[in-house]
Parts: sequence; structure tokens; C-alpha cells
Amino acid sequence: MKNDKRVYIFDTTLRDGEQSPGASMNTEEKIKIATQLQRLGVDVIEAGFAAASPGDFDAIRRICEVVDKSTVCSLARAVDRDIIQAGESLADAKHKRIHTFIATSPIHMEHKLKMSPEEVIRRAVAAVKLAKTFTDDVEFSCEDAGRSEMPFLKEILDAVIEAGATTLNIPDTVGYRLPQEMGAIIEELHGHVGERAIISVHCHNDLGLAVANSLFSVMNGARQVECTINGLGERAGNAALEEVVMAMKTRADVFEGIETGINTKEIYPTSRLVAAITGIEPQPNKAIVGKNAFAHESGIHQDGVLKCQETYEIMHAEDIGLETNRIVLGKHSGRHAFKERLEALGFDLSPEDLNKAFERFKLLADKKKEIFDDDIRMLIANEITNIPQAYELVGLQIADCSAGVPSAAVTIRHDGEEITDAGIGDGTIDAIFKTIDRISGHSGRLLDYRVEAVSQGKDALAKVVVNVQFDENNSAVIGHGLSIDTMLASAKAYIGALNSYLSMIPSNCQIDSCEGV
Ligand SMILES: CC(=O)SCCNC(=O)CCNC(=O)[C@H](O)C(C)(C)COP(=O)(O)OP(=O)(O)OC[C@H]1O[C@@H](n2cnc3c(N)ncnc32)[C@H](O)[C@@H]1OP(=O)(O)O
Ligand SMILES: CC(C)C(=O)C(=O)O
Ligand SMILES: [Mg+2]
Repeated sequence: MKNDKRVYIFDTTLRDGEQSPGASMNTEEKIKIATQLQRLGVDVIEAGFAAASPGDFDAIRRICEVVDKSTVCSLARAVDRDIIQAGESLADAKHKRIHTFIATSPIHMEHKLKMSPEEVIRRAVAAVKLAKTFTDDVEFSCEDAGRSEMPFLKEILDAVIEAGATTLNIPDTVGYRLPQEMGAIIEELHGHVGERAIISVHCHNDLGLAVANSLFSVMNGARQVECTINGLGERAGNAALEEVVMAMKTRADVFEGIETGINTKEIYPTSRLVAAITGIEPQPNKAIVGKNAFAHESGIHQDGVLKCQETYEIMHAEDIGLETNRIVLGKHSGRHAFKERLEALGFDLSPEDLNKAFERFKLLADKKKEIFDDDIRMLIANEITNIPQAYELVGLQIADCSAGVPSAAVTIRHDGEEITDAGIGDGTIDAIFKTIDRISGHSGRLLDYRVEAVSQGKDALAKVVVNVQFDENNSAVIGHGLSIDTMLASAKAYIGALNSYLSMIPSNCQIDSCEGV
């Protein structure tokens, strides 16, 4: 490791990030992001490419009005017109940088630029000199440095340092390099440049190595890292700022006191803002800012985390500005996590009831991807009640009601015996309720029927509430039913109402003995 400890974070979300297909942002949106990037503590905000369009020029100009701590940077080809526009776009910046670039790899020089290496050096020097007339802070990039020849890189870097460049950026423009290779390139260039300028890296993610390559570069002397929020950027994107920063923080033992100016608690809010504005959501399993990055789904992990967070967490959700980690209840969860969530929701169940509830929870989790708090509340309210379950639904079959007569076959357990019957109705629900009436011998009058979705998603539970009057001398009773299937929830609700009704009448007053009373 080299001695100097400060690594500058150069954010290019508004420039290279905007080069992600579909990520174009308008001026107001860019201002919001720039303001948040400053709050995050980035050292340099690359606000755009002034010559690209009047809109880009205007956005850079406006960003200069609101950003006063971070340096605002404008990108330009090694072309006079671009550099003049970059300089003009930064006129009002408190701290300004012009970033000029030209490709240095044989393939780019020959086929794209159609320039000799000598011409490329001449253009680079002229560009830096012109940029210097606008600001002292000039960055020069050797585009496609990852595929450029080392002697030529050294030659052009010497020339631009002489012309006044203060930061030398070494981009792996096409994401070709492996971490050890990138580290070796940076080590050699850092050794060559010494204290004459800051070495920067700009890694693309074509092989998924942008962050690794950036980290190896830092280990070998790079003191500026160019990166973007959520890893946005041309093609497969750039190195993700949040990953670079959190890797150096979490593995401070390896990075030996390396520091950035980033307030990591602003990482998550910044990520959300960029996702909301660009409409590009990080994948759920994306490191640091993905929806699942601090979520634990399986019972063994949940148990471990509940006992000691560090068993399965190398950093904490709070470090990046998330309120807390997430224990996701689902089919892989165990009793510890389930009990903990019940207690958090205010349920204090006996061990026996907890076991009962856990069994129901597992059955539900087999059918539903994620169990939300509302699902649990309903599950408990519905299943752990003191109402004796005189009748219990065992099975339900309904006939296709798109043509013909709606019908239902219902199996109910009563007094240890399973009874099956079938009936027809004016609709499927009517057929279900009438069949339950036939089996139980109680005839209910449906006063109200309501159905609503509990929790979120396509597989949300259906909650059915019925209000039924089973005899004229008693008031109506409410029944609740919960299932991912609305018909099943309806049958459960109706049977629930029946059980409530039966629990209200004297226990010796069974239907047989009450007949004729
Ligand atoms: C690796 C990167 O991310 S580089 C940055 C990418 N960003 C952008 O391209 C920003 C958006 N770009 C644009 O709006 C346009 O491309 C503009 C305004 C910059 C230029 O548009 P045009 O003048 O129509 O040129 P066009 O884009 O078609 O071609 C690029 C030209 O610039 C030349 N060029 C490319 N890079 C450089 C450079 N760094 N320095 C000098 N010339 C360059 C090319 O050789 C080509 O020149 P030619 O017209 O003589 O063949
Ligand atoms: C303009 C340069 C720095 C760039 O984006 C790249 O080479 O990827
Ligand atoms: Mg780039």
C-alpha cells in the first residue's frame, strides 16, 4: 500500500451514468441528484458533457448554481469547441474542473480517430492547455487505456502533465482488464508519475469486474475512483460507488486507513433517488443497495442474526442509511424468527399456540412467496381464537361457473366425522354457503359479504368477512376467512360465523335437541 490515505470519489452518474440506455434525465432531475451527491460527500460531480446538447450545457450551468462544496466537472473531447463549451458551462462554479480525453489504444487511434499517435499527443496537449485557460483543475483521460500500450501511456501522460493536467485518469473503457492486470498497470503508472499528478481510475463492468478493478487500482496507488450510483453507465455500467466505498470501509484492515469523504448514511437515499429518477431499479440481489442486500430469509440465518447480527452481516443496514435489516418471513423461516415477529406485532402466544400458528404459517408460506405483517395478523386473528371449532372445513370443490349452474362440493369435519355434500346456487359463493347449510342443518341469512386483499402482491391473501343471521332469535354473527383463494376464504368465513353462532347458544342446545324448541 502507498502512504497517502485520501481517495477522492468522482461521481459520474450524471455523465457516464446518463449514457445508460433509457437513463436520460432532465435539468431539474439532474439538479436534485447533484444536490444529493453533494450531501453524500462526493469530491467531484461530473455534471455532463457540455458540447453534447444545449440541455446538457444548461444542466451543468444550473448545477454550478446549487453545488458549492463538491467540484463540478464538465467533460470535453480534445476539441477546441468542446473545451470552450465546457469552460463556459462552468463559469459560475465555486470549484470547477474540465475533464478532457482522447483515446490512446491502437484500435481507437487507427479506426475511430484515424490519427497517428503523434497527432493524438499533440491534440491532448493542446486540449489541456486550452482547458487551463478556464481552470487550474484539469483532468486528462487516456480513453481505452486498458488496451493501450504502456510506453505510449507514459509518453502521453508526461506530455499532459507538462501542459498542466493535475489528474490523470486511466479508464478501462471496455471493461477488459482483470483485477491483477489493472493493479499492475496502475502500479507502473503511479511509479512513473510519482507526485506530479493524481492517478485516477474509471472502470467499466463488461466482465463484472469494475469494482474489483477499482479496488486493485486503489491498492496500487490510484487516489481517485470514478464511479456511479447503482453502477449505472454505458453498456454494463461503471463501478458502483456504493460498492467501492463500502468495500474500502468494511475491509479497512486491508485498505490500511484509506479514507473517503463519503457520508455512507447517505448511500441508500441517493440510490433510491437515482432509481426513482432514472426508472432503473437495482437488481434485488445487488450488493449494498439491492432490496435483498440486508434481508434474511432462511430460518438458520434468521436465528443467527437474531442472536448476534454479525453471524450473517459484515456491515449493518444503518451504515448505508437504511433503517434496519429485514427478516423476511417465508417458507424457509424458522420458529425463532416467527416468534420474534409475533412479539414485535404484540402477540404473546403460549408455546402450544405458537406451534399451532407456526404450522399454519408454514402452510401459508408454501403457497405465498413472502409473508407480510398483515398476513400474520390475520393468520393469528383467524386461527388462534377461543371459539370452539364445531365445524371445520376439510375440502372445497367448485364447478366452472362460466357456463351452466354454479355448484360446490364441500367436505366438513364435525364431531370427528367428515361429511361431504354438494349443492347449487345463484352464484358460486351462494352454492358454497347453501351446501354448508345443508351439511350443518343450520340455515343462515347472509346480511353482508366483503372481500379485500390483505398485504401486497399478486399472491396477496384474500380476507372475506361475512355477517350472517342463523336464527331470528339471535343477533347476526361475523365470520372471517383468510386464504390466497377467495372462494376458500368465503367458505372459511361462513363456517367461522357458524362456529361463532354455535358458541353463543347453550352447549347442551345442540341442533338435534333444539329442534322444535
Ligand atoms: C468513452 C466515453 O464515454 S466517451 C463520451 C461519450 N459521450 C458522448 O458521446 C456524449 C454525447 N455525444 C454527442 O452528443 C456527440 O457525439 C458529439 C456532440 C460529442 C459529437 O457529435 P458529432 O460531431 O456529430 O460526431 P460523432 O459523434 O458522430 O463522431 C465523433 C467524432 O469525434 C471524434 N472524437 C471522438 N473522441 C474524440 C476525442 N476524445 N477527441 C477528439 N475527437 C474525438 C471522432 O473521431 C469523430 O470524428 P469525425 O467526425 O472526424 O469522424
Ligand atoms: C470519457 C472516459 C473517461 C470514459 O467514460 C471512458 O473511457 O469510459
Ligand atoms: Mg466511461
